[in-house]
Amino acid sequence: MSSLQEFLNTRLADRRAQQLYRQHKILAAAPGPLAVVDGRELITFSSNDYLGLASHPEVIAAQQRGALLGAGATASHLVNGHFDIHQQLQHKIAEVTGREAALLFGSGYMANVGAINALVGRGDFVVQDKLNHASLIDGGRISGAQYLRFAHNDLHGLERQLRRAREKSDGKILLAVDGVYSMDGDTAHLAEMAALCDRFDAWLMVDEAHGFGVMGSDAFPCAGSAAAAGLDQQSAPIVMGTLGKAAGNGGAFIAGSQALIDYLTQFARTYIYTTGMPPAVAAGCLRALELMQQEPLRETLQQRIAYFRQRATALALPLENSTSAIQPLVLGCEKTVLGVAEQLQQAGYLVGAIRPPTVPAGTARLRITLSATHSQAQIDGLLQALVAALKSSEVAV
Ligand SMILES: Cc1ncc(COP(=O)(O)O)c(C=O)c1O
Repeated sequence: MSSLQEFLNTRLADRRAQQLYRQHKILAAAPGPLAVVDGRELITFSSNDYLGLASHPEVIAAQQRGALLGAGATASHLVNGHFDIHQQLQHKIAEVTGREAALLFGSGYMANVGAINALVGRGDFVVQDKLNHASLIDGGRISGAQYLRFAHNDLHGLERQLRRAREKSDGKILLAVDGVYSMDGDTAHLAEMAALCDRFDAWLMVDEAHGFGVMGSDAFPCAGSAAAAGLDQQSAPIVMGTLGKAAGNGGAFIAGSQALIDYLTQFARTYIYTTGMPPAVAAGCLRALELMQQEPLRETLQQRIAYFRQRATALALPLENSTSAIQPLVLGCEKTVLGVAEQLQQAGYLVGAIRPPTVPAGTARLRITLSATHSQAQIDGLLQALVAALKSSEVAV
């Protein structure tokens, strides 16, 4: 039997050898779209601050005023940590998402794990897309429900799994999917999925981490991908959204019927047994959501996405089928991805180098994310640097 130290050293050495070792990039500040790393200002294309709200002066001012309520919540929401500002934020989220009510969580990870575990357990089924975010996967695994997966966005595969689950049980079936896939940027086929849920009497849960604030319907333009697909509370009854991405802050929520929110308040362990969201964060988020509802932020983001895709296509870069703010370039080899990201950093651009196990083996990629704060000139600069880095790494474009 190896000692703890031997075990740790072996696993860490393996990670390094496979080019999969993860390291922090230490930021001194990030006034979007910049990030200060090692005393150098870089233009970041790796943040999820899609609307630039993380450094919006009005959000920061609201958060500073919110800190006067208390730097921390001082207890869990159900004990002594639920302030009026949390109530206001929950009402605002319900309004933005077009749902009856909403409940705040410490993070999207906690919201997904807590909601899935409160809703299904032993004897039930949870059905998931293979490319779902780790928090949905972990939530499903921990729940004890039978876990069925289908190939990414494969509606036939999903139908087979739903039929299989329904044939085995007349109990609960939860279908959980990312609305927008975090590493691919494409969207789930939500309208068809909702129809299948209807047919097999399953419940649809949509993770709006990357859809909330960015897309929606005419009536609810910031609500996310489910609204964009025409789904209302009846057809997409469980919506999870994060406040750490387009809202530029931290925390998350589940939105849905009043009964769902009442139920999760009673049964979601990751809501009950943890300290409440700091009131200052709630105050910052509230202002961010008010700003999010106003144009031209979303419109500018859509223009930047379209511009990036048009320019990248002209340069014959291998784009994926994504119209969201996430624009990956799948290069395959971990070492190449690391090398290109490093060259981009030297040229002044920060881009995520995403490798397994975050993405499937053989699909290492650069994850380029766009923001309303990017200028067209910054996008041009990135693409120029990218073409040069790919050429010097002998990647054919
Ligand atoms: C699709 C998806 N779901 C959930 C999460 C977790 O959200 P949070 O960062 O708030 O924990 C993330 C990102 O981190 C994500 O990309």
